[in-house]
Amino acid sequence: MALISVEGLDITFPLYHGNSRSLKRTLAAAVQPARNAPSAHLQQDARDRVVVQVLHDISFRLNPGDRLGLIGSNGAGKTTLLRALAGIYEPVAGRVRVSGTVGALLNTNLGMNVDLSGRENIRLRGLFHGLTRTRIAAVEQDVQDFAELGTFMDMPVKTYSSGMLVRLAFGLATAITPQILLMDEWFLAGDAAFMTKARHRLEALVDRAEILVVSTHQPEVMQAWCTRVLWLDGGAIRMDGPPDMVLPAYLAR
Ligand SMILES: Nc1ncnc2c1ncn2[C@@H]1O[C@H](COP(=O)(O)OP(=O)(O)OP(=O)(O)O)[C@@H](O)[C@H]1O
Repeated sequence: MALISVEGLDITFPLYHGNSRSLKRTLAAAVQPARNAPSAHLQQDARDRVVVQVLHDISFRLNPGDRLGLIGSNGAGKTTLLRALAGIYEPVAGRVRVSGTVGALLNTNLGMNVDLSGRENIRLRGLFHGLTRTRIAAVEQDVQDFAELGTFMDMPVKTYSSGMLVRLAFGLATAITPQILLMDEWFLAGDAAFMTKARHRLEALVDRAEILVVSTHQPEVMQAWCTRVLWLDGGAIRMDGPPDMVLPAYLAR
């Protein structure tokens, strides 16, 4: 059974070694958020490094059927939280427990080897997921039909245009249904023709996944897809509840 449990999660990034006050002041000014764009906080850690605190004391639990939307201003910590759930970032404090197969639609290159062809990347991903030969062949055909790459399917990915890369990455990421789907809003943007085609595929995937965590600035996506919304503000939880409660408060801020 899929499960996500986050308890007291803190994430910080070291910025530099040393203790120069003026450098610290300069950095503080540089990372100070503009008005209405709350962001990370500078601190000094036990090893005297200046660190930027991006997430602080985040706790929540998700069970099968839960569809969580992350909302918040630029720099609030949404992408960082998704990356922590995907295991890309380790907690500095607290605990992240994720059980179930995870599909992360976070950026196009994630897990893609640019020296291999599109077809080889698909096969590798299939093997990584433990799929049978027959299943891998079906995924290959599915992605090929969706991405419409023609002969580029057998060319190294590094020769692709950015649009081709998006189509391959999106097709591949949505071909294998995970129990837990993590999605950054980047995947909800794209040219109109691509999005019409992509949206159906994405919605079918969202329906099949047991748990969804999606970050977006689009309230209508939250309304349509989510059962719960976590409003992040300056790296902390400002509000956690059903979309009907959190979205109006967020939009009226
Ligand atoms: N590796 C890093 N080193 C230092 N600071 C970082 C690092 N990654 C993120 N940050 C900072 O952490 C804060 C949160 O970033 P994050 O990308 O999680 O925000 P977000 O809510 O996804 O923003 P957006 O809506 O603009 O995508 C920002 O202030 C960002 O500059």
